[in-house]
Amino acid sequence: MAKLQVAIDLLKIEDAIALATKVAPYIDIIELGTPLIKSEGLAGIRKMKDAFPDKLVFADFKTADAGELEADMAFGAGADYITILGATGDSTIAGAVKSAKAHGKGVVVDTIGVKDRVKRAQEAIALGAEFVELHAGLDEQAEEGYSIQVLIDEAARAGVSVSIAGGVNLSSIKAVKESGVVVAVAGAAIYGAEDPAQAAKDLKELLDA
Ligand SMILES: O=C([C@H](O)CO)[C@H](O)[C@H](O)COP(=O)(O)O
Repeated sequence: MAKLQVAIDLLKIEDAIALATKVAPYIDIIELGTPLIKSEGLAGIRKMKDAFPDKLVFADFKTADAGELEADMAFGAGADYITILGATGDSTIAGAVKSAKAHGKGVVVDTIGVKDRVKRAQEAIALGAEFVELHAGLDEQAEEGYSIQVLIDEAARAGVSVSIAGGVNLSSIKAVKESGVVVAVAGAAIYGAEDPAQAAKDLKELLDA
């Protein structure tokens, strides 16, 4: 069964923990988004893990270099997952995988900026990533003509463990699930909802249906 990940793109850890408290019953993975990590640093990761020791905590570092060092930092602060950019070199992914193995944690490769996402996903899994995030970031989503369907189609033919991030919501999550993802990532559809707990509950029900 696919997991549900909430991507928290807020800037204060207190707000992020308050949101996570509301949605925790319906969520498997709590993501500290890149802006939140830049705002709150490693201490923010530690606070989130301390608040939710039974949840998987996902640190969206989007690391482009020094893979082993940055993975050591994230895992040392309590993260269960770190993201490494797929657009970077294999050695950065391999370094982070080395750290993940030492800590018993996982590397997720993020395909932002990658031209051939399916090919890079297959390469990243061969390098030891736990899964690959087929991802259209907030800026790409804002571009004219963007549709999550491209990620859904890629997930269906990837043949390796992938998640989808980039506009997962109540309208798209059924197709996201049917594409075979291991994780569906929802950010604005939850933190931007009038009732985040209800939104997370509805998404979880559709994912589990
Ligand atoms: O990873 C993200 C982005 O790069 C900013 O950190 C988002 O959290 C991710 O795209 C999911 O968010 P939504 O598209 O709002 O669901």
